[in-house]
Amino acid sequence: MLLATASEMAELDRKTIEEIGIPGIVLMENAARGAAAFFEAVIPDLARRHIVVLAGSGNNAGDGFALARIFHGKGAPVRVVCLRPAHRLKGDALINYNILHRLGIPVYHWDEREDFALQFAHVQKADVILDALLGTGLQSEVRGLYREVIDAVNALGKPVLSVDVPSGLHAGTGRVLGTAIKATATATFGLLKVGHVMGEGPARSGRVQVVDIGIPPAVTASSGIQRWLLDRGLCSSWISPRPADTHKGRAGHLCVLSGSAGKTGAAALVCEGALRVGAGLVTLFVPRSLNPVMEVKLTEAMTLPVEETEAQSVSLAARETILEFLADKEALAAGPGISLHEGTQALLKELVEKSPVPLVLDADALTILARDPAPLQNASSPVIVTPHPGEMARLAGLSVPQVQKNRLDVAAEFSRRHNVIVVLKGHGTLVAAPDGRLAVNTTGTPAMASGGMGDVLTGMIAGLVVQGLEPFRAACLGVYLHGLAAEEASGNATSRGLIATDLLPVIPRLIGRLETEDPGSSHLQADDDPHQRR
Ligand SMILES: NC(=O)C1=CN([C@@H]2O[C@H](COP(=O)(O)OP(=O)(O)OC[C@H]3O[C@@H](n4cnc5c(N)ncnc54)[C@H](O)[C@@H]3O)[C@@H](O)[C@H]2O)[C@H](O)CC1
Ligand SMILES: [K+]
Repeated sequence: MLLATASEMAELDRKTIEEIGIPGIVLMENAARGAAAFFEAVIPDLARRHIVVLAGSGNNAGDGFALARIFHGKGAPVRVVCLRPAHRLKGDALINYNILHRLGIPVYHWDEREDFALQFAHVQKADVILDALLGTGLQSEVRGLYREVIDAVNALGKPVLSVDVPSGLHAGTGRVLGTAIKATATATFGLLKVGHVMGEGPARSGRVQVVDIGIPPAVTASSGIQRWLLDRGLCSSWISPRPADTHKGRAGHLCVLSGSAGKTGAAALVCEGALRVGAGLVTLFVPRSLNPVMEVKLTEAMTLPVEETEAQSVSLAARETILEFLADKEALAAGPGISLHEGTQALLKELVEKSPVPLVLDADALTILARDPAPLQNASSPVIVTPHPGEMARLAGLSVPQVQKNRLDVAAEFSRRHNVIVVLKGHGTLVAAPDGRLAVNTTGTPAMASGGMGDVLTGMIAGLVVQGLEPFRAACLGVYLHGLAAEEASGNATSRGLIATDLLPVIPRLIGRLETEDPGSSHLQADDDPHQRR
């Protein structure tokens, strides 16, 4: 499902109105009718409740006025409280406002000189509040009366239904500008907005439904928006069942550079993650003295013992062997548990520059590249990096809060600048490609906060790359399946005690289901918390 910013959505509205000729008032009516149907599904006896519509002065208020008319028509006691004087209304919002008067629907204009408590009494009397204060037109911090009203509404604890976006939530980022409505549910128009799925958006928006307001699909298709919510429909469209006559030689051969003394588990998890998504063959480069350990630990993956440092990590002296071996393989996953030994650092940097096959880099590899990112620029093959926020901060020269506040921009900017695909892990993992493509993941659980989870992900992504999946899609699908496997393995209930190896046996079943699914069938299951939707 596509994700839009406020300005992209405004541009789609403009094209539909000006170039296609569908009047704005028609879009507004479609928006209000779609929202009304969704709100009635959220609160079944809504048309029998006392409803207050809180309105501002823009088209978001216009949607709210139309909703007031619709619920009045269904017999609901409706009143409208408008925080701006009537002379500030214009266009389609004014048309809908004037209709309210002709139908005798009470409209109160909030007079700032009057007592707050007196005016708020109208809101307090309601069973349900419809929030049509601010939509995609939000421009600055919410202050003054708007702020007071929003805070007072949140304190009431009554059901709040938001029109398009919870007022105060920035549609392009999911940031709260000063304050924002905490909605029970939100009906949004045309496309889902970035703000519904990023930052504080999921917590503020409640259940989200995308309402079709009549923007022609061709207009959306020509928008050039390259940002997606990684949902089931999208992921299943990227993967299909293998032909019956497939053999392991056609399913790709992954090489893995992982592990050192004390970190052999990381190497095993990378290898097994790759095998579980269907990599045909996996070979692990292993420090010579650790080979006996890895031979016991790994059954299906092969090992290639190579030169080691005195710290039992792979050394620079192994470079010829490794580069030669890589020549006819499909990808290299490198980093987890390789150590920060000088010799290993030198090897890693050389492999990043010279690898003849795509690379998936994680953990120690990212620490090494944060100290010296030049090899990324000089890489001769596509690179995927999979940092957690701490690693992203080091790579980008920022603090962790700076990364977390700005996840989308930081990932996109690093991707573009260093020409690498970035998988920024954390709640709502992001995948950014240098050409501007960006995806936000929907799967995962807090139970994933345990050692080794990232190693499995590295293996899964690399294992998809060797099977020929384009690197951005491989990263997206790996992230999606990884989160789904964790949900499945933790039974969706427990929030602790899940370990990385628990994910492995459930992966094949999940892929099997995804492969055989009709992508069209689940595209529009869009009426829930975006982070709960698959
Ligand atoms: N025909 C269409 O274009 C459709 C639009 N729809 C709805 O319209 C809103 C977007 O409307 P817009 O008029 O651009 O903006 P808003 O109503 O969200 O608000 C603008 C209004 O608010 C003032 N303002 C901005 N920031 C603040 C602030 N921090 N504090 C107070 N006031 C602020 C600003 O000056 C304007 O006066 C969209 O969300 C949809 O709900 C429908 O989709 C139908 C098609
Ligand atoms: K709103």
